[in-house]
Amino acid sequence: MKLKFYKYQGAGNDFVMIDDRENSFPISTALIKRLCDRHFGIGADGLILLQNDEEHDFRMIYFNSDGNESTMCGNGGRCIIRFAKDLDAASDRMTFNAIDGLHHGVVDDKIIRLQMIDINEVEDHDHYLFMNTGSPHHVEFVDNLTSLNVVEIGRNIRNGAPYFEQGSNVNFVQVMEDNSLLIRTYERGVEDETLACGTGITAAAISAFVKKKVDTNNIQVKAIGGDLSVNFEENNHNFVNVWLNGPAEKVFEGEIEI
Ligand SMILES: N[C@H](CCC[C@H](N)C(=O)O)C(=O)O
Repeated sequence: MKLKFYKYQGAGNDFVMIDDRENSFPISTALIKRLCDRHFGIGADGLILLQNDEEHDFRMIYFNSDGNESTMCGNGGRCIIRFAKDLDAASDRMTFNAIDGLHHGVVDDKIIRLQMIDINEVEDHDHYLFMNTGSPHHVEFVDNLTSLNVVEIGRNIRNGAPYFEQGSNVNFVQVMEDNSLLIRTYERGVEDETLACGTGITAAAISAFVKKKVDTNNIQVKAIGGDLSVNFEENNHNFVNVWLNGPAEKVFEGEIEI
């Protein structure tokens, strides 16, 4: 059976995108893992289904490259906004359902803007913060980001206390003089460092604001794969109107035997 697929990337976080409005994609962990495999398949950090939705423009279903369905993907959310527009399945402004609820999306020329969920619980521990921005995120501030062994240290944190099997994504963040952030992320379900992680970038921006390391609510964040920005409104550590903004584009499309 031939499967039509599209390949998109948002700041280097890359995804196999499937137009599944017919609801015919044969979901299986083994198939999704193979399609995401960078040697035996198409290669991606995850796979995303665009499905019909009764009330909104579409529904997003996200799977990590380990083949398992997972929680919200911020860069994947920005890629599906671009994908929906390219498919003429939505206009420049759209709403869609995802595992963490309703999202607004905006195509603003080359910049794709995704509204994230509200964040009302930020755990501020001694040497890290933890919050859920649609996916769980552990955030640490460091001053040696480029030389850090993100995979080894990130993997240990992801698997250790208090996360264990369910795990968490692990973000290392450095604050720059110009109030911008540098970030590197070990991603749960990819079980490796990715070139950008949208929900992680959101968590990093909010963490920097909570720790008063920046004095703005419109924060530039530089990931290895590209530059994004996060803006939000805050009152009493409740963060609303949270937007993740950055590039997202199609790389290629094709067919693959499954
Ligand atoms: N790996 C994450 C989901 C994807 C997050 C990332 N790709 C993003 O852009 O937010 C998890 O299982 O929690």
